[in-house]
Amino acid sequence: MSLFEMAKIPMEKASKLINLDPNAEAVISQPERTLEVSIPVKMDDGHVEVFTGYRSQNSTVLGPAKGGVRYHQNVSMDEVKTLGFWMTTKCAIAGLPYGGGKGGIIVDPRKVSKTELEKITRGYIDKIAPVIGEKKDIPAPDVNTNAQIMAWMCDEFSKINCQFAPGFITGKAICMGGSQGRTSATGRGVITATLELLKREGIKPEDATLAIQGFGNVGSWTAKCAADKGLKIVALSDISGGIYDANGFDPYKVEEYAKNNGGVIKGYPGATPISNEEVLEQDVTVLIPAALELQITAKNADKIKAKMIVEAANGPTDAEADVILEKRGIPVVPDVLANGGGVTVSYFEWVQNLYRYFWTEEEVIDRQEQMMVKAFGNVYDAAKKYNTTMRVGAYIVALNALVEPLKLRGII
Ligand SMILES: NC(=O)c1ccc[n+]([C@@H]2O[C@H](COP(=O)([O-])OP(=O)(O)OC[C@H]3O[C@@H](n4cnc5c(N)ncnc54)[C@H](O)[C@@H]3O)[C@@H](O)[C@H]2O)c1
Ligand SMILES: N[C@@H](CCC(=O)O)C(=O)O
Repeated sequence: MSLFEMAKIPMEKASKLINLDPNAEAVISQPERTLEVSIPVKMDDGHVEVFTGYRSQNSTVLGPAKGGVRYHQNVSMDEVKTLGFWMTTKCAIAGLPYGGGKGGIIVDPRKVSKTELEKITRGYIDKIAPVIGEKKDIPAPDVNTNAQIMAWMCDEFSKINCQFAPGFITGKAICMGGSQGRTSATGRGVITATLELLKREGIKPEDATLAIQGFGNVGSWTAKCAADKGLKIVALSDISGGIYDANGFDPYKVEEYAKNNGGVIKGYPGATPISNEEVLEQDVTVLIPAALELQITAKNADKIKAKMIVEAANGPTDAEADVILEKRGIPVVPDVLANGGGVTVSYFEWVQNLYRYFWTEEEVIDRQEQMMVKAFGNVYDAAKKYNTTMRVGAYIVALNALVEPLKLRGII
């Protein structure tokens, strides 16, 4: 089964529970537009390498397509289509005036120089320029992309259009028109969702322990926001492996260590080294996968000892594992809800760009929290009402938001 087919399973379950018009399901089941591009780049040694890039515009029913761009050696059209589908669902749940989309380039950024990375980035924007724009499709960061890459994209797109249009892309540095609180937004939202779940499960934050897989933008900010709220993090990991400390980590210190250690947390002083698998199997209150998709599968779902899971990454749990976790009564806050803080503050950035009027960090944090608490409540209540999981509850909320505009537009 492709990732895209697997991703649609909870939507199909939700669709049955609410007796969704089959025409709506048929429309939502396919991306509106997909694009594959070739990006020829003159490498530092003079030879030309042709990179493959994608953009999938899953839906523009609720507004322009919106979603990040991933740089990774395993990027594929299937993955980009799936991530775009999750963006449509995520934006609908968060109540944003956006559809969903996603992009990606097949490249391992660690294996190219900075000059080559800039050329690949500019080449990608040159190729997808006709289909993106602040009212068409708005890219943002994802795995292995950051504010520097957004700045190159912004600069290239501005040159192509002979005008500075910062609202065409989000996740920019503040000096490029970015928003206060965007870098930390996804992690902050993950912790808001975690606290909402702990509250409903009757667990005090000071009694909770956390294991977090991944220490990039999302994982490190999740850890820092957790520590700021008094939650104890006992296990962390990144691509180099895992670390454990029963007394809890100070993620600010771990981050400082990683900066001086080639960007990885391996070897953190005083911590017990553990494997990535062991991080997922820790006996903790909350497990937070914040790396890549398909980390919790039929192979390890039975070994999960966490009382609950909050998905910071997109698609970390596969369909078989989902069934196992449901049977075991382990609540899962799904990705399309838990990591919606990132795109929510991207939306704030876009609004600020369109108005050229900027908000304080407090305003951003306050508004993000209000929207996340509301979205969490909607999903939780839908799951309770239909006696289903929060993942299916999330799709019920999203489908309910999408069906009316589909009818009014005359699409169904
Ligand atoms: N950046 C955003 O705004 C944003 C928002 C919502 C969701 N997400 C999702 O969150 C996830 C992480 O994104 P990010 O922006 O933090 O990416 P990133 O590139 O900043 O970090 C990825 C992290 O995962 C680690 N990693 C990779 N493979 C691993 C493995 N097998 N085991 C443990 N760690 C591993 C890397 O070492 C790195 O620490 C992705 O699923 C992404 O789609 C990102
Ligand atoms: N890539 C992020 C952020 C998208 C955005 O800000 O548009 C996500 O998966 O949600």
